[in-house]
Amino acid sequence: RKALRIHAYGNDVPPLAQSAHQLSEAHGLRPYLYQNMMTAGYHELTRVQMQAVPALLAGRELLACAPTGSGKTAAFVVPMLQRLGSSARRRGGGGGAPRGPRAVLVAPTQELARQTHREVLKLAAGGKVSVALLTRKMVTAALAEARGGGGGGGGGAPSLVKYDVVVSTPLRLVGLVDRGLLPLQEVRLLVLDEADKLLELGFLEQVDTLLAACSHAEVSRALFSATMLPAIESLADTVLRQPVRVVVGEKNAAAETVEQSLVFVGREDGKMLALRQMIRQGIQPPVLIFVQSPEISRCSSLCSPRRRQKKRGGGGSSQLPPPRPSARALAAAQERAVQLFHELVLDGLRARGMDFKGVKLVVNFDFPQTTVSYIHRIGRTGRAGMRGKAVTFFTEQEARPSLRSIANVMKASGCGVPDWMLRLQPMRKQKRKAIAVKPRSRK
Ligand SMILES: Nc1ncnc2c1ncn2[C@@H]1O[C@H](COP(=O)(O)OP(=O)(O)OP(=O)(O)O)[C@@H](O)[C@H]1O
Repeated sequence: RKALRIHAYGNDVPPLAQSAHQLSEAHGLRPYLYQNMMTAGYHELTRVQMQAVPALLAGRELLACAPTGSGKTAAFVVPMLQRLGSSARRRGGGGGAPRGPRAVLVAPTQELARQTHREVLKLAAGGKVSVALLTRKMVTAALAEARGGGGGGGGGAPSLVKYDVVVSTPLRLVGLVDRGLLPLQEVRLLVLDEADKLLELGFLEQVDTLLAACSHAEVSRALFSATMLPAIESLADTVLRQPVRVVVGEKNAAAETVEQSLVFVGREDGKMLALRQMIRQGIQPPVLIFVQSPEISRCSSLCSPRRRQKKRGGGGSSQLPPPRPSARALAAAQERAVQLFHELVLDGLRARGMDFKGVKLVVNFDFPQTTVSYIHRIGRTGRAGMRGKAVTFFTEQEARPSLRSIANVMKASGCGVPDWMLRLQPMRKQKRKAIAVKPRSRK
């Protein structure tokens, strides 16, 4: 553990398993699961998996904090599938009618729930575990079914209670639980992914309902995130029974595989110039760009920098200076770069946990307002051991509240930052005003 910088706390922490093979030897991994791990390329386990999987297999409660892109999803999916085993028993094999799911995976956004569902399906292939992603359509169908008087053996909507695993956002689950349509008393594993977000005010009440509804004496709860602030950690402590706590590397740190840099852009309009400059110098798609809010107009103004460039030239391409061959070549290259540019303009919450494949560069077009949001945003690159880059633009005004703390995150992960940034006086945080969609100079 020391060599791998895996910090584990708690009583009788189970020993590490470093590979799928070792896991199989020590825990008799089900053949289909072992096979699926091999197919997925999970021969070696990631550091969080090494400790979290044995802990969850032992039925322990767990609080795990590990960097973005470090395989936390499989860290709970693998032990969950192993623990569930064959569901043949439940489907008329002598266990009686199903009485609701035996595992529930909760994520803060529907996008993330969908991604987690895909990971479960991938690792569950060939097994007999049934998995449902709770969609709006399913909820509507369950409500209609309930109105039509369909009674499941366990009292819930029959179409839902048959699943072994349910993946969902909290609100959808609670909607069904509150109406008695999805009983959770059979749940043996409840996972809160992005737990610090789920324990924040906006979600807390719903999560509380779910914790209470998973009332089986043998239920174990597992909380995963790349960030865990002390207040949230204390809250987690009040929920979990003698948990194993796992921290991989430094707590609340950026992934070491991301090369981070800050770019001062002067004023708001400097951002587009800086972005264009980056494209001109050559970028490797796909690229993710983060803005402060998901306003469509702000996104679309970012999506066609070339068009805006023409407009600034006076309206039409004829008014642009005549291109010299090198300029034309540059323009063509720039056009190609723009076409190749896979823009996904996101706000922080929707990006949390998303595993966009092969993102080489993250641009924080608008400065993140907290270090937590910074860590999650830049964590969309440098995943699964790959390397990535993150460039953060800042103006004097918007960076002031969190520049020092973000500079500290950068320093902690070995990136160079000027000393003056680390010496900035801490400021009382103020809610930043909405950023104007159009720079003032172009009204
Ligand atoms: N043992 C493994 N070996 C190789 N790749 C793995 C392994 N486990 C997971 N991965 C891959 O690592 C990538 C990141 O995994 P995952 O999305 O679970 O990260 P995460 O830790 O949940 O990140 P975040 O904190 O951003 O949510 C995925 O593409 C996944 O397929």
